[in-house]
Amino acid sequence: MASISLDHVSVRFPLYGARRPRLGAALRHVGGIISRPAHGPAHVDALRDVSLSLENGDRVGLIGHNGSGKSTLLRVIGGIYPPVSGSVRVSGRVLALFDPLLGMNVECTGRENVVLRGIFVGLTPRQVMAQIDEITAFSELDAYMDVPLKAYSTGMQLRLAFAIATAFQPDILLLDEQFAMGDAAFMAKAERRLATFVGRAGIVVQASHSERLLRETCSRTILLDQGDMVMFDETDRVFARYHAGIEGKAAHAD
Ligand SMILES: Nc1ncnc2c1ncn2[C@@H]1O[C@H](COP(=O)(O)OP(=O)(O)OP(=O)(O)O)[C@@H](O)[C@H]1O
Repeated sequence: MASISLDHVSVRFPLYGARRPRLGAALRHVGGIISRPAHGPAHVDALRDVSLSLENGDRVGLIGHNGSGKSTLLRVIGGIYPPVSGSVRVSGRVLALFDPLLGMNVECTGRENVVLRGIFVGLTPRQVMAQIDEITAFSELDAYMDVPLKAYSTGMQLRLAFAIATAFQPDILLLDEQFAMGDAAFMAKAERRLATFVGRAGIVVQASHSERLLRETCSRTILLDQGDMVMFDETDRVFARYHAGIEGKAAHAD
């Protein structure tokens, strides 16, 4: 059974070398709130005191202005960013489809990268070896599997990364809309595989600026604003609030 539980989670990034802002007031809803303590570096609060609980069957969208914390929330759930306070509990095999080339080495061949990246996404060497033919076939890179990755085009690298990352059906699927997957033909094939995953995964959390996509796939949506979870409710209601403008930030999580 898949489950995700965040209890009063905050994420803060130091901003070394940041200068005094000149447009602070004008940019009110873009980006997290920047603090400049008298001692120590400036920092941005990317997530502030977020609590939520997701269970099997949940299909949850994330919306908010640029820099509101959507990618940060996905990365906290995916175990990439540790919170500065609060706790994160995730149960189930997670597939995080962002930073596709993370963990791959351009000096190594495609085949070697299957092993490297496979272990990076949590597979055992035995699982990787059992899947290598399927990964090769899905990526359609047979002739290039023994060539170093630095000789691949970006799209070829993305094909391999996607084929490895999606070699196993996840319990929890985390999607960031910036994930690119190669040329049009491969994109169509990748989207079909993703659609199967979305249908079968226990929990799906998807960040997007596309209202159409979130209305189609997510029954509930989280509205983030400057690191605050402003609202977590049915997708229709959240978009109504988003379009009406974000006034007052009393979060009412489920
Ligand atoms: N590695 C980092 N170092 C410093 N600040 C960061 C880092 N990553 C994100 N931030 C800051 O955290 C805040 C939230 O960023 P995040 O990427 O989560 O926003 P987002 O909602 O996904 O934005 P977008 O819609 O533009 O993709 C922003 O103010 C951003 O500047």
